[in-house]
Amino acid sequence: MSIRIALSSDHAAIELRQAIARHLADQGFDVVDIGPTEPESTDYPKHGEAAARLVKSDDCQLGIVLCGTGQGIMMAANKVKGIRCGVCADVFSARMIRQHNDANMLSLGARVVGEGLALEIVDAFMNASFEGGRHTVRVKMIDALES
Ligand SMILES: O=C(CO)[C@H](O)[C@H](O)COP(=O)(O)O
Repeated sequence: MSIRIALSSDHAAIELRQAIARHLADQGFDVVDIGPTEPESTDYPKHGEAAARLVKSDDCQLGIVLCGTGQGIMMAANKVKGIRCGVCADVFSARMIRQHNDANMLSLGARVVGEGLALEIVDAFMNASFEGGRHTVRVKMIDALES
């Protein structure tokens, strides 16, 4: 079964989000792009929450969210219990948030990274997997902070 991945953004990142959606679909991922598609100004918390709820509900296994910096939408996504979302502006961090932090969501800043780097970051995130071992207890400690 192919991995289902939730995508959302605010107005600042529509084009980059759509480029990422095409890139992932070309690789055979099942992309759930929940928009928005109109360029009008919109509030990133609701879009971060919507993608995070798809991941939390297991409708999607992973999520990618974007805003201007990637910071605000990441903060919103992380308020949903069970979500571990990191902002990445480099390939190494994108790999490590999967390998060490078992991140289930990635956040990108469309005003920070260009499309070429963003697609490399997405590939690093998608191709990495959690290493377990000593990292398991640490991720459980993060999750315990939610209860
Ligand atoms: O990066 C963001 C949140 O972290 C937003 O995309 C940004 O704040 C939107 O700004 P503006 O309303 O001026 O387009």
